[in-house]
Amino acid sequence: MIERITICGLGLIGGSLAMAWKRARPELHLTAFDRREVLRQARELGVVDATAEDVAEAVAEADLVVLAAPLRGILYLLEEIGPHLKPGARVTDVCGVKRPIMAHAREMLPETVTFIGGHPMAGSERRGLANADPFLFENATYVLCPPPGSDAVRLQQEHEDLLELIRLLGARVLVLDAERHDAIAAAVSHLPQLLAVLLVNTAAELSKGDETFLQLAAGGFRDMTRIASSPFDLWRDVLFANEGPLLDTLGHFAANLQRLRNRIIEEDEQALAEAFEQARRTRARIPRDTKGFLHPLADVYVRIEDRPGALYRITRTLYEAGLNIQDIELLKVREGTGGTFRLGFATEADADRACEALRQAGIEAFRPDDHGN
Ligand SMILES: NC(=O)C1=CN([C@@H]2O[C@H](COP(=O)(O)OP(=O)(O)OC[C@H]3O[C@@H](n4cnc5c(N)ncnc54)[C@H](O)[C@@H]3O)[C@@H](O)[C@H]2O)C=CC1
Ligand SMILES: O=C(O)C(=O)Cc1ccc(O)cc1
Repeated sequence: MIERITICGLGLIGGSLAMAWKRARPELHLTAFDRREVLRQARELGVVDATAEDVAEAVAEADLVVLAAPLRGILYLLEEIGPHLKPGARVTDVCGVKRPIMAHAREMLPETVTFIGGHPMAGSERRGLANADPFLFENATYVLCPPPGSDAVRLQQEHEDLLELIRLLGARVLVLDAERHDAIAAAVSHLPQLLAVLLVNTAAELSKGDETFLQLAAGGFRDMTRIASSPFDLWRDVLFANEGPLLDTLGHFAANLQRLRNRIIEEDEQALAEAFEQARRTRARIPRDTKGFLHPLADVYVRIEDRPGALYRITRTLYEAGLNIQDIELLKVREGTGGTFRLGFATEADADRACEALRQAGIEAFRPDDHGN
């Protein structure tokens, strides 16, 4: 059973884990190891029960050690902690690339402990404990990589308490081996990060300092480039450590870009339309409104005018109908033209009742099926 957790690296991810676990299970005993300045901040914020300036002391009593530093910090910590861990302790990490970490853990840790790689597929372009958020992992996929010789079934049987801790974050566990994780991460995380940087830099180069370019950069550009503000030193480690899969993915992307360019030159409308349609369908399959183990919410879309109290009208109507909104998302808003909200409910029946109640209150509401999408 996991009662004592030590988090090494109490930044955005480590701090968010600490906050989420404290909220969900206050009796867990959390210890942090980081730079002195960060530990001082941790004590001020009251996010952990104890802080340790010495790594050996930090991990000595832990049932679970979470390594939440940047990649090279994690590699270093793996070299340091081995001799100080309790027999039977579990060690995990949160890094965006898994093969180098799994290999180093196998080499550095004693056989008396178990290393299970981890990667929460959620984060932010900001860093540090000051930006930590207990709800960061809500609805996120959390990848676990089984130790050598194990697999998804054994992981669930032998480490159910660790899986339970991850579910406490509101995340859903996905067990993958490190190779597969790194190949997928190259496509859905590392390539988008590079493209965000490239999109911003391409616009900046073409603008030659003309601010009009940025004034025209509206919703789509903003949506696609938020992560261009991410800290380079975190990404540097991950990008170079995942060089092989990343180069394959970049090669594939470059060929696609060339093909797209040719379609424009050839004015091949049919092929372009097919590319858009394929993208629309694929994107609709990205899981979002799920909690715990793949439990989809039932959606209601609501269009409402941009006026003071508009959101209050929606929430009051649902409150009066005794309906609980599980998730709420503003899909688009333009000044003066109103916006569309997506509301998530636990069951189809609740969503139908919500739709009915909102319509009766004179609010435009519909289920996704009403519009054939
Ligand atoms: N930022 C993001 O959105 C996500 C990051 N990750 C992974 O999480 C890890 C940490 O990233 P963030 O929390 O964003 O960074 P961060 O910069 O917010 O936090 C890292 C913390 O680790 C500490 N640290 C550095 N070296 C250390 C060492 N040797 N011993 C103890 N503490 C040390 C730093 O002082 C800092 O407090 C990285 O491995 C990253 O790949 C995973 C998912 C999302
Ligand atoms: O900011 C976001 O939306 C992210 O997706 C952040 C992120 C950054 C690094 C990861 O390894 C995983 C997620």
